[in-house]
Amino acid sequence: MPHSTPSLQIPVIDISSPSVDAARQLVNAASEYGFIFVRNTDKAGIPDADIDGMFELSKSFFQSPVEVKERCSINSNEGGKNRGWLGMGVETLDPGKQKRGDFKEAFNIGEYVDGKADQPLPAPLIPAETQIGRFQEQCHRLCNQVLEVFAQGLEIDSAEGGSSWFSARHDRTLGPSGSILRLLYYPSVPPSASYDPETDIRAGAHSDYGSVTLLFQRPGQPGLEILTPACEWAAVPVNPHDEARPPILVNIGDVLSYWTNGLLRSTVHRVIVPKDSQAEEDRYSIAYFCHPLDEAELAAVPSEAVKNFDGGEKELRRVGGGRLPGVEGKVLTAKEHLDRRLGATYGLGDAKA
Ligand SMILES: O=C(O)CCC(=O)C(=O)O
Ligand SMILES: [Fe+2]
Repeated sequence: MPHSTPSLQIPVIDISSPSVDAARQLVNAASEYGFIFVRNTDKAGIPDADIDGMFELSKSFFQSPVEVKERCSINSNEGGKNRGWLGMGVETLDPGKQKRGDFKEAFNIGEYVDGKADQPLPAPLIPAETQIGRFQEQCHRLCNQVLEVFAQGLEIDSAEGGSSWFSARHDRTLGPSGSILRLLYYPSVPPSASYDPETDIRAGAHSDYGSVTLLFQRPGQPGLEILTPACEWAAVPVNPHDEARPPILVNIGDVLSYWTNGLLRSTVHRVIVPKDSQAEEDRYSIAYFCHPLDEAELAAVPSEAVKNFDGGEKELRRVGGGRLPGVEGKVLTAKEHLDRRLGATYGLGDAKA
């Protein structure tokens, strides 16, 4: 059983004026940790007021009566699979280890169609439909900026698309994708609660399924941990250098790992209940799981660095490999991959990103 270490030095990288240096730093950090902070700037970032606004909405939704939330339950499937509200314990991210589901609630919002939500929204979120759609777009734009810098760092052949190789496969004007904006709420765990710290967890160990994930956390609400290459759990800080404008956390998902033969690591992470008095605090977070277009193929990118990398076998086996089992030579599409992964972590249906 890996034990916890206090904290980790995840690099903070400025991608607002992309340079060879920034691109290399990004690739190096993604191959070492699978997690990176990007500086939140006007050119490559999201205004703090918009992030704060989303957290306020999230709070008003999760604090509303259960009947309000249930109307948009993920199990009603009214919004299509993988969308809507998940109550406490509905998702089990590490089914092999957990006796009970995750101690959290979540609300999954799929891609908008023609500027409108493509699923029923609960009453507290209806007046904010435009605001949520705008935030989704801001997240997607930032992910594409990050992906362009990755393409530069991997020196993807310019005849094959160069720095646009990834972003062209995330161009929302060309078709649908499985991208999900997810609001998360981890209720406080008072000392008297029937909570067993040995087996209960806020989010079980898992890796994300998409290409990259943006993760927004709140000051004073820690709990996220990553599994280091030395197989130790290490805490991820919320604001590593206590900056007035905190950087945005980006983590590599399974798709980017497939595409790079495991050079970029899709790192296992989890959310624990802090052992001290912070256990009695609620925790809110917001994730944007960025996925490629449904039809994008998950074959290795045309990059010498990827071709020459041979350490990824183990990593690829862990995330399930990039080919359909038993179908020799058939490359998975992003949708086939997502459909395969959805449901594996759920007792009740498809619900993660
Ligand atoms: O809440 C967090 O900090 C992380 C959530 C997460 O890893 C997930 O939902 O995939
Ligand atoms: Fe995650």
